Amino acid sequence: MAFISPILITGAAQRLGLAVAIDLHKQGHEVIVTYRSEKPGLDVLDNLGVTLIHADFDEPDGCEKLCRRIQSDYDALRAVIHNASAWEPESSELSPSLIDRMMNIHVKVPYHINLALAPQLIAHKGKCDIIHFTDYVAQTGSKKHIAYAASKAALENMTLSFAQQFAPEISVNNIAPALLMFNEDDSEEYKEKALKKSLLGFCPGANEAVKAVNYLLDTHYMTGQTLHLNGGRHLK
Ligand SMILES: NC(=O)C1=CN([C@@H]2O[C@H](COP(=O)(O)OP(=O)(O)OC[C@H]3O[C@@H](n4cnc5c(N)ncnc54)[C@H](OP(=O)(O)O)[C@@H]3O)[C@@H](O)[C@H]2O)C=CC1
Ligand SMILES: Nc1nc2c(c(=O)[nH]1)N=C([C@H](O)[C@@H](O)CO)CN2
Repeated sequence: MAFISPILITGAAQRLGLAVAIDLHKQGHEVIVTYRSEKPGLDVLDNLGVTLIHADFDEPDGCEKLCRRIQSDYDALRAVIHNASAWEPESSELSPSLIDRMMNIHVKVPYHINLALAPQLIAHKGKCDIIHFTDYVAQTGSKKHIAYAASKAALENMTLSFAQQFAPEISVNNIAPALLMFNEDDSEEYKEKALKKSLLGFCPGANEAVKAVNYLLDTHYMTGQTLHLNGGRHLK
């Protein structure tokens, strides 16, 4: 079944975003993916016919250029999924730019995209969604990822504000994962320690994020809410 308006996913050249983009395409959605650096997943998306737009949100005008491109090329959008993210710990140098980079990618970029593209979402004239990928640590903090956690908490708060601002036309919700996918450089010691943090004790993979996105795109009675994908970590 072909859908009318495309779905925009930021930072979807790999991992969770890539899995979501492929699934939505397979369902018949037109999908627009932003990417920063070249990844093998881009070839997969290109072969499927997914629209690929380069966007480096660390560039001063990266977000504005993306918004202008979408505004000029698309009359309507079915959904915007804010997936792009950088998971960076505080380092011994205590780089002052870390907090700026975290707030930029996790707060300023979603903020500006939501305000700029709300007219396209409303023009869809049907069920339309904004989905923010936040994180379990938005509620708990993280002693090793202070700036990251603070920026994800701000993103969760923006969900509440945008849900109020855009209702009833646009639904705005969070997906708050804890461990869904390991990174390639994760040691066995790290993996063992990370798995023990949740009640369910395993690393489920990207499909949990795919299912959560599909639920939010499908429900007609949820906004300003958070889907927690944490294996019971909050009860450990
Ligand atoms: N994976 C997990 O277990 C968990 C994930 N989450 C959240 O889920 C979402 C997806 O996670 P995951 O797939 O692991 O994400 P990744 O760490 O793979 O990041 C997704 C993409 O974001 C892009 N990105 C980062 N910074 C910028 C920037 N300044 N401009 C443009 N693009 C940028 C990266 O591009 P590049 O490759 O060029 O750097 C990357 O491809 C994220 O929001 C994450 O915080 C939360 C908790 C757990
Ligand atoms: N942008 C990213 N954010 C996060 C990642 C990641 O790989 N990229 N990974 C995690 C961890 O899985 C963490 O949840 C394990 O406790 C968190 N955020």
